[in-house]
Amino acid sequence: MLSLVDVDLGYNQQIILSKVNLSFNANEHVAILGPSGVGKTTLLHHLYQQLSEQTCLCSQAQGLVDNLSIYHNVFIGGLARHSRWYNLANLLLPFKKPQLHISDICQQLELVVPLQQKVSELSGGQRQRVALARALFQQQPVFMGDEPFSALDPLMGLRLLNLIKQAHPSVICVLHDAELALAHFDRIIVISDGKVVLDDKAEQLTLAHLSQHYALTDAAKNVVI
Ligand SMILES: Nc1ncnc2c1ncn2[C@@H]1O[C@H](COP(=O)(O)OP(=O)(O)OP(=O)(O)O)[C@@H](O)[C@H]1O
Repeated sequence: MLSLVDVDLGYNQQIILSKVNLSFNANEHVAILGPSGVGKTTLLHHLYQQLSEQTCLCSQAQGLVDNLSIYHNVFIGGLARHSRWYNLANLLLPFKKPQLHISDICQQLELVVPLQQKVSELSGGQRQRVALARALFQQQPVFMGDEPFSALDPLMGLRLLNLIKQAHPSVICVLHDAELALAHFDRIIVISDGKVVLDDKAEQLTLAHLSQHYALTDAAKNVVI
């Protein structure tokens, strides 16, 4: 699907990740782990730029429009599928078909709030689910998420991860939850000290392996003990 060969990633003259060599295959669920500020988002955004035509991105910033409704924020994910006139008309008077589709997605995401409600009135976890709904509405084969479940309770996060995996053959997620990554992803990439320090099948890894490369959270450490 995509190969990076000796790629330096960063901003202006500053290199954040040097000489990245990674290949991403279709139909793979990949988790990217590592300490805060190490360059996980930088890598994910680079991957998105390379694969944007087949990818929906659920970024940390989410990019929701506070003054618009849940419905319209989700519909934004499908703008490219329709003409400008269809989109404009739908903005003024939402059509039945996308309404039913978006309502169905929101129900799957356990977002039981009227679709007309403004996003500015939602909790952090509800906002995160609107961002996930917009990603699902894009109907792309590749899902990329930057901590897409961080505002949800762990059980709901797991349910929604399974939903995302069912809807997208390829999933690449930046995560802080090492246990979630080990148990529910095929492959784990760890970034530390400005480079990729681990890239292996999840089934061959444990929390102890990961903790050799970066400090895990207290909860994860307890499991190691
Ligand atoms: N737009 C930008 N311009 C310049 N530097 C940036 C920009 N975005 C991020 N950085 C810097 O790049 C480095 C890596 O940031 P990045 O967001 O990729 O890390 P991260 O591993 O995703 O962090 P976190 O886990 O805290 O989200 C940080 O030092 C950050 O300050």
